[in-house]
Amino acid sequence: MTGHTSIEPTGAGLSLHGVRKSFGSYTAVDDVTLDVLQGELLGLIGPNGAGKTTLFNIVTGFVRPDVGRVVFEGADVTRLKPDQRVRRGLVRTFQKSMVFPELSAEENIAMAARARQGSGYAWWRPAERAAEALAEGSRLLRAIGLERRGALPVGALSHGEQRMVDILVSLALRPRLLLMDEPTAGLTREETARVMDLVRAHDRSTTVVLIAHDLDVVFSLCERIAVLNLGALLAVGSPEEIRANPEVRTAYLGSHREH
Ligand SMILES: Nc1ncnc2c1ncn2[C@@H]1O[C@H](COP(=O)(O)OP(=O)(O)OP(=O)(O)O)[C@@H](O)[C@H]1O
Repeated sequence: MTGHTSIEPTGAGLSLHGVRKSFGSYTAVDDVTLDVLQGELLGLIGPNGAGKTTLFNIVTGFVRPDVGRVVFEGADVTRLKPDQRVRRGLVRTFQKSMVFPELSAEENIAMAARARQGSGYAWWRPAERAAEALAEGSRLLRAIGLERRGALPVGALSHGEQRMVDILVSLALRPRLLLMDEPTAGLTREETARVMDLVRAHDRSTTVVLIAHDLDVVFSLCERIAVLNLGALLAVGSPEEIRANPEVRTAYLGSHREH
């Protein structure tokens, strides 16, 4: 499997076409062409500094590529601002928590649910709107087993619980594409599996791209894996194909011994 595919018509939720980004003389992302299929869970791996986060920033619109195009569900979004992309359902989680620590988990999630309801909802029915948002919060908290912690300020929760609330907030936005940057750092294996099960169960049509340094997590959960090395796409394929790929082995052994 290679990423060299034309834009239309594919089942791609997200397509990157010849994307390149340099910082000064350093090319952080180098001519990346990749299709992420609608509804798939794709792992994005690569040694430190491979360009994973920069690629996410290009997809979300925080970084403008020097060359190339970003196509989201058939529409060229390369020139759209980050907030315009969020409105189309392109959502990312961050390495660092983005929730309001003084508010409860329920309130944080309900705020995200209300943001998603947007102005299309009838403005004269605020109580109904708020009730729906709170119900969504309770449902998500129950699904992850945090319902008894939902009323506490997020700042009072454990690190793992806070990470889970982060993910629930992003799910409440009902993403079409969810970019997850180290979402499970600091979680146990069991918590990680629970979180990723929920992400998949929430909406099977949501496309998910997952960056994780824990390769066991990526290899056990992802349907396909894309490997970046020195900004370039080294390989894309099933976990078995990636595991057997000698170039991938060399890239990891050469620059990142602990993986
Ligand atoms: N705004 C910037 N200005 C200058 N250099 C940058 C900038 N952003 C990223 N880089 C450089 O681009 C390269 C790729 O960084 P990036 O964070 O995308 O890699 P990564 O694969 O996410 O790494 P890690 O796994 O360590 O998070 C690095 O060498 C980094 O120093």
